[in-house]
Amino acid sequence: MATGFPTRIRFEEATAVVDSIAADHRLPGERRALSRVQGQVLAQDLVATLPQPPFDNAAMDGFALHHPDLGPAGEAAAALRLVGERYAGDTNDARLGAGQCMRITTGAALPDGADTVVVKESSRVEGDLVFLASRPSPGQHVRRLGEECRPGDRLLEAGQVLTPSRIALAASQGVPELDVVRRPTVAVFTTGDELVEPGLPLSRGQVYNSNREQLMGLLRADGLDPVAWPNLPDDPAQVESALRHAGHAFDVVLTCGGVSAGEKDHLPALLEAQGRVCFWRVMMKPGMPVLLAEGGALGGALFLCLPGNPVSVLATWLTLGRRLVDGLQGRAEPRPRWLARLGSGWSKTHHRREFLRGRLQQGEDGSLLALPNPAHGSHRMRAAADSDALIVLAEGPRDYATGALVDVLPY
Ligand SMILES: Nc1nc2c(c(=O)[nH]1)N[C@H]1C(S)=C(S)[C@@H](COP(=O)(O)OP(=O)(O)OC[C@H]3O[C@@H](n4cnc5c(N)ncnc54)[C@H](O)[C@@H]3O)O[C@H]1N2
Ligand code: MOO
Repeated sequence: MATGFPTRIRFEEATAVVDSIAADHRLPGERRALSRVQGQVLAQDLVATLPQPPFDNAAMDGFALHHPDLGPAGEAAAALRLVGERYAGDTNDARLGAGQCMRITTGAALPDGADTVVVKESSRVEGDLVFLASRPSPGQHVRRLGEECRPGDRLLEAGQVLTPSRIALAASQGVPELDVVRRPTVAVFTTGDELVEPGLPLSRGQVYNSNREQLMGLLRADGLDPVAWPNLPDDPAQVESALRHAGHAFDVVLTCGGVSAGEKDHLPALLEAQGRVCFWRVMMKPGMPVLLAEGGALGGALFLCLPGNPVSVLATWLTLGRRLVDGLQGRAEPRPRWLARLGSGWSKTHHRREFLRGRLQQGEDGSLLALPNPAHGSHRMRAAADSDALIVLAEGPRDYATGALVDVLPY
């Protein structure tokens, strides 16, 4: 069948299309308080305005001294006279004279004239004299002004994901808010006349709706705040109406089910007629019927239609869906790549890229092992629940030996 869009494309081609569509629909930036930015993508570089540390300060509790006062190396150091104290936060204008030292605590600014700190535990105080157990090296236990950064240094770059450490770095510059890319709003639909919500009685031919909770959980785990719509019956008019509403109100509309070749699979025809299909069917297993479209007459949203089989939902979200929302937010850092050795052999007989379910374990030598679950059908939710990673097997038939190196995607 001739189509006006790419179909049965290789997985790599699908990721390239996802990246370019996401770049075309990049979300705008917004200013948010530091307490609200964790996991978001930074929209603008963070440039230092303060040196860090902002002043020379003590790294340990003890005594601040002027190293040359200890006399030449090799000679026993004279006792130093204790002339006061400097605690963290003090702003007195204390100054050391020759042969003097000052009690100091971690984080306190060094008094003028001091350049070295000795720890309390290796000093002895008798009256107003301090005796050192050993000779310190010059500059010891001092955190120098500007050793971490200077004004003008680029501390964070647009496209980086805000981890707690990066947020702390911004806070250390006195910045109360950051420019981050707005997270996409996402509407989640399940479709199918056979679906019943958990808690209701089940008749013959029906199954419980398990995909909604799976998808909602996957999205929340990625920091999104998705909105679930009631299940859609296999009725083209109702599907169109609901998707049109969502397509005008959300950035991304995610559906699952109704995207394959059956008489009740209405989504491909709807999106072809009303939107612009970017691809339909990717050579991946599970998940082949996945479809990506721009909404067109259905609204400004991007429509990612996942196949209905529960394991297909898992695989297509983790590989293509997550990539789409990363791209919409301009995430520049790739997700980490994990490699593992297969804990048992696997005979792959088809041409699609495979995402097997498996469990990660530590091998005897400490390396990562991935044990494929033999129940590989895309309806086998129990196998997915027993697993904690997708095991990626490249295109083409191949017999994988135990110990073969494979990519894994933990979930
Ligand atoms: N002639 C063809 N048949 C099928 C093809 C094909 O290319 N040609 N593709 C197969 C593949 S691969 C998959 S995957 C499925 C996907 O089909 P749909 O996306 O249209 O999904 P449905 O038919 O609606 O459902 C498939 C399966 O999953 C169950 N399901 C759906 N939604 C839920 C839910 N929310 N919770 C639990 N289970 C759900 C549904 O009952 C079906 O059993 O098509 C193959 N067929
Ligand atoms: O590609 Mo389907 O998701 O295998 O069952």
